[in-house]
This record gives sequence, C-alpha cells and structure tokens, in this order.
Amino acid sequence: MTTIPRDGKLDSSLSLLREGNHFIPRRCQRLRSDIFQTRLLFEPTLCLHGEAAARLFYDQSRFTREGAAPGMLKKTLFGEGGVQGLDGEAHRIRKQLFMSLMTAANIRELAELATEEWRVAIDAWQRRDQVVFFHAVQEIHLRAACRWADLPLCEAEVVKHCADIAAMIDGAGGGVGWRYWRARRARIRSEAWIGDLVERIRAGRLEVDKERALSRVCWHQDADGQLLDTQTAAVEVLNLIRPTVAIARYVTFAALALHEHPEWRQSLPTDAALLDAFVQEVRRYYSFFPFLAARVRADFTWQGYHFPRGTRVLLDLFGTNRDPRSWREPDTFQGDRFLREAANAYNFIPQGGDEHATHHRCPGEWFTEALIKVAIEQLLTRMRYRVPSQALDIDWSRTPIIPTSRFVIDQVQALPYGQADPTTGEMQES
Ligand code: HEM
Repeated sequence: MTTIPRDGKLDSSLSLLREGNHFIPRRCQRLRSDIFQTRLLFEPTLCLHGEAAARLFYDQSRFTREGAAPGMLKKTLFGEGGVQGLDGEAHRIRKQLFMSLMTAANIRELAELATEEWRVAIDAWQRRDQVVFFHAVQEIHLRAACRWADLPLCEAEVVKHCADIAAMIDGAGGGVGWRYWRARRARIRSEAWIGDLVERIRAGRLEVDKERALSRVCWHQDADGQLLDTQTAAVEVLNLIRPTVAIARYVTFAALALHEHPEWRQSLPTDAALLDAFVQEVRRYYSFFPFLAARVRADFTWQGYHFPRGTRVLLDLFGTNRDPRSWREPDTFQGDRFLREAANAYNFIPQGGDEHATHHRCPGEWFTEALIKVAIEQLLTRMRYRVPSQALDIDWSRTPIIPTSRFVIDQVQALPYGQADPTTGEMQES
C-alpha cells in the first residue's frame, strides 16, 4: 500500500477559506501528487485532482453523496433535502424531474425570454449614468427564469428576491462570516416565498401552467410515490431559479473576456463554431465552483492508495479545468481553444462530470451555454457601451470569484437589430 501524501497541518480549514480555488491544485503541485490527505473542520479528508481522479470520483459504486456536503453549504447554497444529497434510485427519480425540463424547446424558450429581458434592460440602461453589469444581469436572469418556470414575481419584490438569491450564491465560500449569515437568512426568506406558492398551488388557490417548472415540481412524485414536502419542493424550485441567476457570473466573465480580448468581437456573431468554443473557454477559464464532496462507500484501493469507508473526499474542479496534462497553457484565456483541444466528461468539469441523467452532473449546462450566448449576442450586436476605468482584477482565491468592480459599464446605447458593428460595440475609453 502506498502512503497518501499529507498536507502537514493539524487542520487546514482556514487555508481552504483563504486560498479557495487554489487550495487543492497548489498542494497537489507541491506534493507532486493527484491525491493528498488533510484535515478540514478536524475531519480527515482526501483531496483528488485531475482527469483520472474525476473518473474515480464519479464511480458511484465507490462514493456516496449522502452526508458529504458540509452542513453550512446546505444551509446556504443547496438547501436541505435537495437532489444534490440523494443517491441511487431516490436520486435517479428526482434527477429525472430536472432532466425532463431540459428539452430543446425549453432551452430555446428560456433564451427567447432572456433576449426579451435584455432588450428591456438595455433600453433602461441608456438612461442610467452607470450600470453595475453583474447585478443587472442577475436581475435579467431572475426575470427570465421566473417567466420560464411560470413563477409569479411581484414587480415590487424583484430587487429583494434577486438580492436574496445572489446572497445564497455569494455566501457559499464565506466561511462563518457575514457572507454566510446573510446567505442563511436569504435562504430562509426564499424558501418561505416559494413554499407559500407551492402550498397555494396545491390548495388550488393559485393557478399556474401545468407544463411549466413550478407546477411540475409541485406535483412531482418522488421514489416513494409521495409528493415532496413543501420545504423540499421549495428547495428544488430554487435549484432551478438560483443557478440560472448564477449564470450572471459567467456572463460577467464573458463581458470581461470580450473587453480584454477584443480580437474575438468581430467574428463571434457570425461564426457559430467559434461562439461555442468561446463559451466553453469562459466556463473553463472562469470556472467558479472550486470542488465537490463525496464519501467513500466501502474500503477500496486505487493506484495503490487505500480509501477507508466513510472518509470525505473532495474533487478539485477548478484545478482539473486547468490541468496542463489536459490543456495547453491552461492559465491563459484562448477564445478558440475548444476548436483545437479535446474536452471530455472528466477533464472539463466546470459543472461536474460524467453523465447528466445517471450521475450528479449539472442538468443546467444547456441553460448556461444558451444564456451566455444570448448575452454575447446582446453585447456585440444590440448595444454600444463603454467600460470606464475600474478595478477589473479578480481575486482568484475568493469563492466564488468575481471581478472586484462587478464590471461597470456606462454610455449605453441600444442598437437596432442588424445595424451594429461588433468591433465598435465597446467604445474606447475617452
Ligand atoms: C453558473 C452556472 C452553473 C454552475 C457553475 C453550476 C455548477 C454545478 C456543479 C459544480 C454541480 C455539481 C455536480 C456534481 O455534483 O457532480 C451542479 C449540480 C446541479 N446543478 Fe448546476 N451549475 C450551473 C447552472 C445550473 C442551472 C442553470 C441549473 C438549473 C436550471 C442547475 C441545476 C443544478 C442541479 C439541480 C444540480 C444537482 C444535480 C444532481 O445532484 O444530480 N445548475 N451544478
């Protein structure tokens, strides 16, 4: 048996909080190993990195998700009782609910709704001195997602609900500081909001489209043939709405990439293959979900290393997406990288890996790609804007990452369809 390299400290929780995305890849590099052992919250933990490790991590005969995610994440990002923590048949049935909503027609419809919301937003931005792009796109996505799900959204409460959903996402890496407490309160409020809708629908006091997501979750029968309890239904509705709002992060990074690499602006609107490649590179380079957690089902040995039953295991997403064995010059943004380099379900894992239907891989990848594309089209062909001088740096150790300034734009002008020139869409700073 080979000894698993050890990260020397008594407990590394503070280092994990401080280093975020870099925590696992740095140690793997230093220890020259795709696996190391450490202690997090005083619990022995194995950390895995790279394509081969991702293949292992998704072997469901070896790992379970039950009891793997830290309680703090359940109280903020995921919620209790959601699909993320299920295994086996219970997971398969619940996952089917999500997968059945990801039809081509539904993806197209969300993109169309988002396009409409962009149009309204760009119009309004023309009258504003400045727009904090990240916040504004979160609102666009919330409005589009709620219309798509047929979830009633009271106009007076859009800002409040958007702030709560954004807080849940932002709180994911905040330790037990104020970001965590803000996220926890936001989840309680959001679950109460959605839970009330679920109860009204079930009691026949609120009518919604039966084919759409809100109703589908309300009437979903779980593996035991029962409806979800109100709180779990609220968690699963939020599992659709919250990550759609989270896509605003990728959209902000796409805008940043267009700003920092203007050479792509000209060809993207007319070259579908390049647009696909560019979107994937945004998801790879700006991957913002640092790692995943699982537990060892039963003792086994992998590459000579012993994995004891019950041990918590973390899979490095950020570092695997930047592993030089899979990617050439991985720490550079190359808009056309995916036209040349081969991605697979284990080396490109910004939203998890393996199969969507049978594993925990994110069912929202098609939504994500579609909404980033909508945003790029808007930025390049529907508006003119300026990126004033600001702090565009990214603190890569913050979880989740975001440009310090949240990407501010000004002097926005809406452009009629077909009249835009993407090379001049973003104006030079005066
Ligand atoms: C910003 C874009 C997104 C990112 C970075 C992201 C990331 C992830 C990651 C890393 C996982 C875990 C995969 C695993 O455990 O193996 C996941 C799972 C999940 N995502 Fe996403 N996601 C995004 C968008 C979406 C969207 C748009 C939806 C829904 C419309 C969605 C719904 C879910 C659900 C329900 C799961 C749990 C799946 C399961 O446990 O089987 N995500 N996502």
